[in-house]
Amino acid sequence: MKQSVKLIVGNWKMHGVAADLVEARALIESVHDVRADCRIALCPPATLTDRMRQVLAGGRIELGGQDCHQAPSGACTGSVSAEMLVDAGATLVILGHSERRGAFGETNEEVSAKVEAAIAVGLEPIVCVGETLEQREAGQAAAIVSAQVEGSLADGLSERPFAVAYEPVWAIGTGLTPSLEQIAEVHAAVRSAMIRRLGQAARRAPILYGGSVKPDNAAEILGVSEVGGALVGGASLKAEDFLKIIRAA
Ligand SMILES: O=C(CO)COP(=O)(O)O
Repeated sequence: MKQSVKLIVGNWKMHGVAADLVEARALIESVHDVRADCRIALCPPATLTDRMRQVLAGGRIELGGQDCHQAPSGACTGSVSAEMLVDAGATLVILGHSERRGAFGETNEEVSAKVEAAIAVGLEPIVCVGETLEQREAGQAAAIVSAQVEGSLADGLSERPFAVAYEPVWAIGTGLTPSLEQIAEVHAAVRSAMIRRLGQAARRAPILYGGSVKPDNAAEILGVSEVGGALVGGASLKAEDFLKIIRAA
């Protein structure tokens, strides 16, 4: 089954204070005339989630978190639970981003546990995978990414909405992107791994591409087979740029 409705997600990462909500407001005002068959979400830092909920209220832009802890509550200083994200208004959550796998040593097992925690409270997980430049140069991109998919997805996903995001580590924030053929090849491998892990139910989940998606490359990337949307970092911080990417969908 072909995924027709694209999902365009903005990951603000550790950018944004209350004053930056003006960008979210600008985006809301301009998305009214964008064709309806595309989903749009913004994932601000946790401190802005509740305030962004108020800004987005009643509109078509969905709200997500950037991570959650795998435990429902407890002695976990500095962490945010899945339930807390829901409480603040989120309906989605990015999990296993390479910046967390890298800087915080998150393993596939931990990501899978976070996925379970997220779906337990009704959050839609966006599970990130991606190879390093070294792994790509060694010809291991598809194998690495497939193993991450199989290790990070959780059983419960076969009955829940979710997405996988393919983000080559070397393409994040660098202005570099894989060729369209390389994107198609890895997305096909991701789809196969999803089906191996979860069965045919995994056919309906979109596979997003992320890593230096910009207004000038979004249309061609979103046109690649099995690219069901985009996970956008830097270009989601400016309403004008993010809107251009949304229009490309
Ligand atoms: O990591 C990303 C989104 O999660 C991609 O970031 P950039 O779009 O800034 O490369």
